[in-house]
Amino acid sequence: MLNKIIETKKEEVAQLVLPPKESVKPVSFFNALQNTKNEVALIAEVKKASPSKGIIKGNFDPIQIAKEYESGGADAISVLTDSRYFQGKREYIPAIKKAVSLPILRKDFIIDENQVLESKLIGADAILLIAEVLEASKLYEFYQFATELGLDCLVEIHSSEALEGILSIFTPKIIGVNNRNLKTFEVTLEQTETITSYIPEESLFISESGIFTHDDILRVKKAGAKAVLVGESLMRAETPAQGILTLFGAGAAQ
Ligand SMILES: O=C(O)c1ccccc1NCC(=O)[C@H](O)[C@H](O)COP(=O)(O)O
Repeated sequence: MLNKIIETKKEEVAQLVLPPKESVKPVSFFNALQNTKNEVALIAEVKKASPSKGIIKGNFDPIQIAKEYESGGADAISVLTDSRYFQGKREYIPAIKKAVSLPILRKDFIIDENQVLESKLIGADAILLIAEVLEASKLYEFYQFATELGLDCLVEIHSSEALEGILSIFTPKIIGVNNRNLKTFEVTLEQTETITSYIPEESLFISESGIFTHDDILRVKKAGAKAVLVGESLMRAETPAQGILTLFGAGAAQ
């Protein structure tokens, strides 16, 4: 599936037309996570559908969801912009950015420098760079370019080997371990527990995917995660704010 997603992405990138620059105020994604009042920082994802689950949220209003994430105590918002496999839109980013004051992570499959620039133009505060999709040297190139543009990068890894390749070149400020295997879709929090010992002390460590309960939060926190990235469980909750309450209990910072 990952190969299929990347093939589609190459076709899209070949036709990419850069949009005009949105006039929105940048907000530091890194600082928002560092300064959380939650047990661990929460990046709440706006996610309509996924290749592994199909449609997750039928009645989908991305702006309303983002506003409820903000009032429910999220520290940052992740917005899926891939249209073919996640039914996302790049237009969601400026629209959400204007409706909330939280930093926005653009979640997509970045394979080309123009997508980095596009992310800045549409008003994202951070982008995702996936080690399984990019050679370590290419990832570093995009990381540097994004940093020059004032974007934070969430460097996502799925194995200690990929992380070692990256660390031989540079130390990312933010590292995410995705608990979902992007090829088989198998999800296990053991991923976070296994890879934690390879994460440098100075990097902010995020556990991504498959987080459904307060026990899950406690489990990844115990493994060293300082933040979590959560999509499906929040999207399936009665309301997004209710979903945050379920994850954090009464301790959610509202
Ligand atoms: O979600 C998927 O099915 C998926 C499949 C292939 C590549 C990426 C995929 N998801 C992207 C993500 O990383 C998640 O949306 C994010 O971490 C939240 O995960 P979850 O809380 O499990 O919805």
